[in-house]
Amino acid sequence: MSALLEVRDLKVRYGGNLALSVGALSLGHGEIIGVVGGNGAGKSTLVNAVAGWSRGAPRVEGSVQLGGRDISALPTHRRVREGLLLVPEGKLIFGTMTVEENLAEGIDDPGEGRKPYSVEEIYALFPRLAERRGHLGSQLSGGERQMLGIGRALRLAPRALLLDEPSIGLAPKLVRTVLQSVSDLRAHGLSVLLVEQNVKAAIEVVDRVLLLERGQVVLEGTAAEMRNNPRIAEAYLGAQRA
Ligand SMILES: Nc1ncnc2c1ncn2[C@@H]1O[C@H](COP(=O)(O)OP(=O)(O)OP(=O)(O)O)[C@@H](O)[C@H]1O
Repeated sequence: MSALLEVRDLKVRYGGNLALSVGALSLGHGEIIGVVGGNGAGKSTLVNAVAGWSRGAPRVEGSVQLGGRDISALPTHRRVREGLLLVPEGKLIFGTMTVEENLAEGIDDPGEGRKPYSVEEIYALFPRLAERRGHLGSQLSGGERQMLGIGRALRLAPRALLLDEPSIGLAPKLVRTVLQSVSDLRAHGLSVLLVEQNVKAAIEVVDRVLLLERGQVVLEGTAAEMRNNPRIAEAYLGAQRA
């Protein structure tokens, strides 16, 4: 089966410094890949470059294909129209609007059999948001904001979601709730690239894992392989068990 998202020879430089170099990355239809690694490993740089978005002005080389179409030259908003949605760290929600208002905006005519999630479907995925539908974005907890950020992306009929650290700052119980909801998206045929520092929690919900170190993929495998990999167990799972 052909991949939904294909990345080839991706290189990102900030100034003269090579921050990321990824030879090949394929995300299948309905697949969830966890991108893990320590601080500064290049995880955000990877998903930002795939989305065509950045905080600074990096130089980006390489190709990104979505559904067989080369989207490397498209600006972020055009990639969004194609169905590639980034939910960045820090989310993109409106603090002065209610949950319901934040979710109001959908996409007209996304085409190619794509269908935006309805607000009710998002409430079914995140019942917590339904309970908070009248609350302002600024009044939400970190976990609720994260759910709302994902919900807003789902309103735009994504084919692939790029999630940057959805569990950051959340209590352990909420981490599992949010990641379980991400896992549930697979049943809807959605593909997800999930950046996570919480390797132990991520490995429970993803199909495959990429370990980044200093901007390079140093280890790659199925979740089961990675769970049993001594390097992962020692550096990430053991440390988090302590
Ligand atoms: N806008 C920028 N300008 C210059 N260097 C940057 C910029 N953004 C990131 N970098 C550098 O690129 C490297 C990768 O950073 P990146 O934010 O992708 O890492 P990360 O794995 O997401 O880390 P964290 O888990 O701490 O968020 C780091 O060395 C970082 O300092």
